[in-house]
Amino acid sequence: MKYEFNNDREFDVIAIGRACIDLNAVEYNRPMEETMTFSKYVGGSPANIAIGSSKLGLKAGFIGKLADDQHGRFIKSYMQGVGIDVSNMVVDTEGHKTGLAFTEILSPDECSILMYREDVADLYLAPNEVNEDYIKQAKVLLISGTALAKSPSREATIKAVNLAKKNNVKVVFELDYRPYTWKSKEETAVYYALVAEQSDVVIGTRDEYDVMENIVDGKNEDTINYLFSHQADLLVIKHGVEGSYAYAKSGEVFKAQAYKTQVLKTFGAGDSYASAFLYALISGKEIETALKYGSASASIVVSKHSSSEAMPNVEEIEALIAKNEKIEARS
Ligand SMILES: Nc1ncnc2c1ncn2[C@@H]1O[C@H](COP(=O)(O)OP(=O)(O)O)[C@@H](O)[C@H]1O
Ligand SMILES: O=C(O)C[C@@H](O)[C@H](O)C(=O)COP(=O)(O)O
Repeated sequence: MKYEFNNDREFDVIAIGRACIDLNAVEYNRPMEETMTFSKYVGGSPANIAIGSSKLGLKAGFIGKLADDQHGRFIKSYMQGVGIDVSNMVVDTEGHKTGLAFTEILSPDECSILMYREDVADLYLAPNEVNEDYIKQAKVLLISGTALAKSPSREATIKAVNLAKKNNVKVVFELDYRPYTWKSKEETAVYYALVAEQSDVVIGTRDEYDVMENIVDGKNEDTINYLFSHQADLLVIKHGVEGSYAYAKSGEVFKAQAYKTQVLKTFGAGDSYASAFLYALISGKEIETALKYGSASASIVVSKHSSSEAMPNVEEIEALIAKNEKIEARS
């Protein structure tokens, strides 16, 4: 089964939200207190997804607000360098700073992120900085849940969703739940539900859907019944190393396994998964195949040091899928 897009659009995907800096521990397997060296990369979930999509050959654009400083200029030039259209990335004029994410790699499955997100420029994106003429050129508008955490970015994001719907642009909502950017789980649930109910495709982990539904131990069955009674016709629910599911409104269910790898760190999995899943879907591949692309991309990125720089190309993803299919056929 394939997913249909409006094909007469210049951009495959336009993402909205934060473009920040990741500072990833260079010395692994130790607590951050003992880590002296960090490597700098562009980060921020929607920026990572735009970078991953662009590296796979999609035409990507970005709507966001950058600090008027060295970090802001680094982010813009990196994103432009990987082929992303940065014409709608505006520069903050009020002294707000770039968000920073320091990562701790304690062991391959114990990683944490220490985020500096006080008064960050990305959350000051204002509704008047979101342009209909830009959004209407896209097949997909990619929303990141974190952009809903505070005003005015919250209203800018909701405006973007409304413009996408008006212009027949598919709204893909990546839940991207980062607790520290929100005041309470109740507040998160209100805005997540508001946008999820208007989205065509929702992507998230089982835990993130629980946040949206304000419940614990939610069931996929209940989530799909709820969202399919609104706008959505495709839902992706990820279960970490256990794999992921795609549910189509027509009733079809697809499952993908996670591909085993030498894991270096756990973060970066979700963003690489989303970019490769979207790439495959927009390229006209079957939903089942798109799940494999997502899993393969995530497996490659968790074995590498960064989230953005490590995003694979199509050949790497296809080689990994082919290698695993050969192994499966033999066993
Ligand atoms: N340790 C791992 N090894 C290989 N693939 C992984 C691993 N962890 C996650 N993945 C892949 O990345 C996908 C997304 O991971 P998940 O942890 O569910 O999302 P997120 O990073 O958004 O929390 C999974 O569905 C799986 O395919
Ligand atoms: O999203 C952020 O602000 C931090 C990311 O740049 C970081 O690389 C990360 O946490 C990615 O994790 P993922 O959500 O598992 O892809």
